[in-house]
Amino acid sequence: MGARFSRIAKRFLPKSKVRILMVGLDGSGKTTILYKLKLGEVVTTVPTIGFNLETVEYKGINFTVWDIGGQEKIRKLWRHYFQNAQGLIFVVDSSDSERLSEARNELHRILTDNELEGACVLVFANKQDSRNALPVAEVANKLGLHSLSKRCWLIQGTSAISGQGLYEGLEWLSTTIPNKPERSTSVSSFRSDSYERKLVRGPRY
Ligand SMILES: Nc1nc2c(ncn2[C@@H]2O[C@H](COP(=O)(O)OP(=O)(O)OP(=O)(O)O)[C@@H](O)[C@H]2O)c(=O)[nH]1
Ligand SMILES: [Mg+2]
Repeated sequence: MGARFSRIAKRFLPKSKVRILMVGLDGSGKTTILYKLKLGEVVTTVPTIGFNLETVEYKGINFTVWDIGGQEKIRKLWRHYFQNAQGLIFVVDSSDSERLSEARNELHRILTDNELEGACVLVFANKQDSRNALPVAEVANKLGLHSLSKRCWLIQGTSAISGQGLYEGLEWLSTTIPNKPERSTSVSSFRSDSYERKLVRGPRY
């Protein structure tokens, strides 16, 4: 009876909404990820000039995901989308080791913006299906994630082609963001050991 009631209630109660911003260098796979989550399919993409916006429902939460184009000349526009972002997905191409330092600079640059002060950061180490993809722990090191001591963050190995890891990322956001007490509170406590272990172990293929 109780379980049935809660199932029915879930259908009719308003869903909570979470605003997620997805950025990263051009070609890292943001748009492919967005539509894999939305449609369950791999779509053919063209470089995004501007943004794509989709709502993805997961475990009763509506994730409003803003996928912003990553080409260098339009990166300065990212900051216009920062306001009220509760979570940030930063996508990197794990198979492009030459651009990881550029990705690192962009990530650390945007994290200095006041508007993102309390936002949790989910890094998708994407293209893990590629033969030359770096292991997740190495991507984490090259991005300097361990220096983000006051930030709630997780790195997750993903493949937008197979879908591997994408829902694990949403799972983390779904449990982390609603628990966030205030934007300004230190969030280091959200980096629990289990997430660190996940980081070191990398993707499960
Ligand atoms: N092998 C592999 N290829 C991927 C993966 N994700 C994306 N791609 C490919 O990478 C290319 C770029 O993907 P997009 O999704 O357009 O990249 P983007 O980050 O949206 O790029 P911009 O819009 O320019 O910022 C496409 O050819 C995708 O098919 C992945 O997980 N594995
Ligand atoms: Mg795109």
